[in-house]
Amino acid sequence: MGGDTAAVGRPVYLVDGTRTPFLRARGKPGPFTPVDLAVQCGRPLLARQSFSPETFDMVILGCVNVIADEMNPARVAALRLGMGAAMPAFTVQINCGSGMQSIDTAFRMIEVGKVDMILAGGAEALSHSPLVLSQEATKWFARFASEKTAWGKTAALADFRPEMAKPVIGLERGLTDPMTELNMGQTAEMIGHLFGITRQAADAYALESHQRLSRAHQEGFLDGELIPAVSRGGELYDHDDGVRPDTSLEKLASLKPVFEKPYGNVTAGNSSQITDGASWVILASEEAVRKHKLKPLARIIDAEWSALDPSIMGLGPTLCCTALMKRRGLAREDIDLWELNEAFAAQVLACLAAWEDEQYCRDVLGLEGTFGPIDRDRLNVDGGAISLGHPVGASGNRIVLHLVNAMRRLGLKRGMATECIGGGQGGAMLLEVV
Ligand SMILES: CC(=O)SCCNC(=O)CCNC(=O)[C@H](O)C(C)(C)COP(=O)(O)OP(=O)(O)OC[C@H]1O[C@@H](n2cnc3c(N)ncnc32)[C@H](O)[C@@H]1OP(=O)(O)O
Repeated sequence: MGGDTAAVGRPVYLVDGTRTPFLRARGKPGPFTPVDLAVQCGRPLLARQSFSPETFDMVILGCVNVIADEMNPARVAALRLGMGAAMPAFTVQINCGSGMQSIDTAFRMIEVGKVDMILAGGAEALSHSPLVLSQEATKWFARFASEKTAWGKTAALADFRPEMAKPVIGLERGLTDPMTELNMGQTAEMIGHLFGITRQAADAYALESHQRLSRAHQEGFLDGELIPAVSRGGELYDHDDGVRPDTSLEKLASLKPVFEKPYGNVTAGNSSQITDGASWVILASEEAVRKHKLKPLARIIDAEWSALDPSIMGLGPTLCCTALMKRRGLAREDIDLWELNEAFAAQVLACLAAWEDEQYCRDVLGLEGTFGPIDRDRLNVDGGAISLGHPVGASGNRIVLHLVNAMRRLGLKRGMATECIGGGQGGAMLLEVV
């Protein structure tokens, strides 16, 4: 194996991790808020450690849609997890990169010697995305409240128009790029067209995602990683409910395009699902590993973030992975396993096609020759966000955790987790099994 994977500062280890079941958002608030998910995910993880929850130096949580009752969800989760009043905790938000950003931030803090042990996670309840009053309605309510006389209030009431009461749907706005006004699905259509990704190819990819996740469930590949969650009402949630073991190419082909009607290729079947879920990992320095007699699963080698035109945000992984690998002198063959977050089938396939496109590799990635093909047997081997769902603030954390577990199961050494990020960015993290 080539390349330089030495630690820049202190080595940082991923010691353990869990995730909740990923639950489809069904058009109404689901059973868990982001903090509920973080707590359900964190409790069994902390309980199976040999050290007390107060031992951590810090908690970092990625969360995109923070709800008003849980401001700074990292801190609320830390307190509800019994980590002590003295536990510093902060929340990070970089859209779909949030759950990986929490790991990278923790990694850097341990690497430079500031702290020894951090709980880093991601939690998202897209089903709880807020309905927000329009700017117009907000101004009207402020005016109504400030009017002091009956006459003033009546005059304000006369100016109220029913259409002002129409809420801004947080989920819809959240999945729309604010600069280009393109929905995430439209950006996937865009890069799918750029690289000639057909509807058939996208559907075949989606089918495989469901088949792989179904197999992972059946074979117990997620044991220890996937932890049941219990709602406040006492209901048990113990499986990912987005997976469709009975789907087929025929069923997928029958679905209508959602984002570019009537001729687009992106459908409900080949898009990531809108989902609630959480994931945590424990990161520790060598000193903490020794002190608490921990058994590390992997070492984080490096991470990289890149940015690009928001309308082609789905190509983000090609930029950050290539930059990271150039810095470390690594070739494609040096990476044993890949997790590339499945925002959309067309988007994953466009990244793979871009890496095989001579002009793209030369002009955009600055490579001599192409990056080359990534073997499908080495990519998203247990499915991904298309079959599992994509709780945006948690997915980046989940793919790092699952990459490590999958590498250990398959006896592989070095893996890359990467994701595209709404707003036009990409994140990548390289890890080595120890
Ligand atoms: C940076 C980034 O990561 S960008 C990505 C961020 N995330 C996103 O943008 C989310 C993208 N996804 C979406 O917006 C939504 O999932 C949509 C709009 C594509 C689809 O939403 P919905 O219509 O609510 O999807 P839903 O899952 O209910 O599917 C609709 C219907 O399609 C059919 N269907 C969906 N998937 C399948 C499948 N694999 N096989 C067969 N039928 C299917 C079903 O009939 C389903 O209805 P059912 O639940 O009654 O069976």
